[in-house]
Amino acid sequence: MTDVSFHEYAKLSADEKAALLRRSETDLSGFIDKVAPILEAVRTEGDTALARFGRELDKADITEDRLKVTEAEFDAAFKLVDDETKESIAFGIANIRTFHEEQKPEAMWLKEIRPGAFAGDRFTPIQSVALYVPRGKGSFPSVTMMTSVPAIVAGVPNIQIVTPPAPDGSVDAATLVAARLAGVETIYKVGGAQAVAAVAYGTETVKPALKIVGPGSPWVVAAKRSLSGIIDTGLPAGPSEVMILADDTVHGGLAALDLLIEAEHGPDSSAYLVTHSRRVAEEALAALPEHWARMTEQRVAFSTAVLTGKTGGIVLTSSIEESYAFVNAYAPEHLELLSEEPFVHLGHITEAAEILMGTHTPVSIANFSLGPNAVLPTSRWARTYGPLSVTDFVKRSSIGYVTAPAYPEFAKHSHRLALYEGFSSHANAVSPIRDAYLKKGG
Ligand SMILES: NC(=O)c1ccc[n+]([C@@H]2O[C@H](COP(=O)([O-])OP(=O)(O)OC[C@H]3O[C@@H](n4cnc5c(N)ncnc54)[C@H](O)[C@@H]3O)[C@@H](O)[C@H]2O)c1
Ligand SMILES: N[C@H](CO)Cc1c[nH]c[nH+]1
Ligand SMILES: [Zn+2]
Repeated sequence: MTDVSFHEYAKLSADEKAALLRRSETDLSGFIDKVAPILEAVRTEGDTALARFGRELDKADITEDRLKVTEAEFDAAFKLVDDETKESIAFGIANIRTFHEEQKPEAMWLKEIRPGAFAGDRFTPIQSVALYVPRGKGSFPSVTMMTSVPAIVAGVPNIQIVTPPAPDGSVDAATLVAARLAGVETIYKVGGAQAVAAVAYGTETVKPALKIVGPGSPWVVAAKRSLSGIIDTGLPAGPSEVMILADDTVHGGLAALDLLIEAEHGPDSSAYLVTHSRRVAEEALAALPEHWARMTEQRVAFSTAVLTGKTGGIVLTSSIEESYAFVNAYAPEHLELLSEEPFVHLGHITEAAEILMGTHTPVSIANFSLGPNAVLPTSRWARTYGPLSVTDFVKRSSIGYVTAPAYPEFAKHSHRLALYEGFSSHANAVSPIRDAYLKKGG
C-alpha cells in the first residue's frame, strides 16, 4: 500500500510541527530567479517574446499575429462545447453573480460626523484589470467564471483574460464560453510569467492593465511577486490547498474522498485530513486505494505525490481543540468542517479562506457552482487576505464636506495640531487668513 504521510501530532517536535505548515510555494527563490529573464524579454521584445515563450514553454503552435482570440474562435468554441456543459457553466455564473451582487458596496455613503460636517466613502471601478486563467494541469472555465463575474459586477470597463495556449494554439473552448457568458470578450493566448509581464508592461497586442488577479502555478506567483511594484497583483493565489477537519460523527472514507479533491490538482498542492478520531484516520487510510482506483492515472500520480510527500497526509490529534489549533496555524485555502454538526466547530476557526460546512458541501461544489469565490489566498495568506471579491475590482475614495457653520470648530482644532506638528501652511489655511478671503469672495 502507498505510504501516506501519517502524523501523530502530539508526538511531533516543534520543528516537525512547523514543517507541516510549509507549502510548495513557501520558498519561491528558484522561480524568482528563473522568471527574471522571461519578464525582461517581454519588456524589451513585446509580442515576439510572447510568441516565442508560447512555443518554447507551452509547446504551442503560436505566432505574434495569433495572440488575440478572434470572433471566429469564440463562435467555434460555442459549437464545440456540448449543451450540458454550457448549462452547468450558466448555472455557476448565475450563482456566482447572485453572491457577488450582494457584495457590491453602495456607490457612496456620507455620514454627518458633526453637525454640518460630512464624511464618507465613494467606490469606483478600477479602470483596467487582467484576469489570469491557468491552463496546464487542467483547464479552468470555473476560474474564468470566478474572476470575470466580480469584475463585471464591479463595472470594470476594460477586462482582459490571459491564459496559456494549447499545443494547437487554441484557448480551451469552455473557457471561451464561460468568458462570453460572463461578459468578457478580450482574451490573449499568453500564460505563465510572460502573461504577467505582458499585462504589466503592455506589448504591441496586449494592453497594459492596472491590476492582475487569478490563481496560477509558482511561475505565475513568482512573476507577480517580481512585478508587484509595477502592477497591482492582488491576493496571492498559488497551488491549491485543502484541509478536511473531521470529527467522530463521520466515516473516514468520506474524509478521504474529499481529501483527494484538491490533492489531485498537481504535485505542488497541499492536502491534510485533521482528526482526533483514530477510527476516522484509519478508515480514511483504508479507503484511499478504493478512491484512487476510480481516478485517472494522472490524478492518482498528483494526489499520491501530495499525500505521501511533505505537503499532505493525515494528522491525528489528541483532541478536537488540538485540531482547531492546527487548522488555525495552517490557515488553509479551503477548509471542510466534515461533521454532522459543523456549526459546533465554526466558532473555533479563525484562520481559513473558505469554510465549507457539513457533509453535503464538498470543495467541488464550491469550486464550480455555489457562488462564493474559489480564487482564494494560499500559503497561509488567509491570515490577512480573504477570497477574491467585488471589492478587489473597485477602489475607495474618501469624501469630506465641511459646511460654513461647521467650519470654525474644525479650523480651531486643525490649527492647533498643525502648529504642534510644525506645518505653517497647514496652520495658515485654517487661520483668519482664510476668513479674510472668504469674506472677499462671498
Ligand atoms: N488558489 C486558487 O484559487 C486556484 C484556483 C485554480 C487553480 N489553482 C492552482 O493554479 C495552478 C495552475 O497551474 P497550471 O500549471 O495548471 O497552470 P498555469 O497556467 O498557472 O501555469 C502554466 C504556465 O507555466 C509556465 N511554465 C511551465 N513550465 C515552465 C518552466 N519550466 N519555465 C517557465 N515557465 C513555465 C508556462 O508558461 C505555462 O503557460 C495549480 O497549482 C492549481 O492548483 C489555484
Ligand atoms: N480548487 C481551485 C482553487 O484552489 C479551483 C478549481 C477550479 N477547478 C478545479 N478547482
Ligand atoms: Zn479544485
